[in-house]
Amino acid sequence: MFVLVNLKAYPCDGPAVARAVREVSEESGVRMAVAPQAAQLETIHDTGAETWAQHVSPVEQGSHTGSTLAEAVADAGAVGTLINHSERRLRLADIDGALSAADRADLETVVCANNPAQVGAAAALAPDAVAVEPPELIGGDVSVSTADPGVVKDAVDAATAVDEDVSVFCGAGVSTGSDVAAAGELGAEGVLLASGVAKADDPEAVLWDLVSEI
Ligand SMILES: O=C(CO)COP(=O)(O)O
Repeated sequence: MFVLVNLKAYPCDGPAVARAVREVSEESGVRMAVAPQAAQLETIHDTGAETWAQHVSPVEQGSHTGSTLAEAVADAGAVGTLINHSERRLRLADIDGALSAADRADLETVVCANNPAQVGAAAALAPDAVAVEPPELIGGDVSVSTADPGVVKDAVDAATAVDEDVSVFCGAGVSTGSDVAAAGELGAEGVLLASGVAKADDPEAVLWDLVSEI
């Protein structure tokens, strides 16, 4: 199971969360990573935590002001990137372009999708993983693996039907160890979460709970 903590644009102490992620990951043996704001990638990488980008632009080096260049993200220490997050949607051609950019920079890729049909379409572009995140459950208190287990199962089926090598993650409302365990039972190989950690009074305690049933 892979636990990927997306800090979005929350006003949290990113380096403190990253240090806790590194410690919990090292001590539990569970793979965990942090996806901070692009401007914080190097700072987060310096904590020793596995570091991911929240987005890369579908561009090559050149005249692209305001872009998030995959090579720059990798130079800052990221080893992977989200693409097409629900809060950073891309057109199909741009998802494909962002995947090419990530490949060029040797970044692992997770393409996000709203539902199983989009998961199937995303899997056809051959990312390393797809993540199903129903937008209506994002930021809520009830985990996708509890509120809508069928969507996770259907996402696994949809991805497998297209490409068995594409892993399936799920996210939205995940905040406890039993949410993570339920996701695993449904066939997910990773979870994406944000508010459960970024808005917690004690992020480290939440991180320990997240890995408690793996
Ligand atoms: O969008 C998400 C992770 O990328 C999920 O967010 P929440 O964990 O806040 O529901």
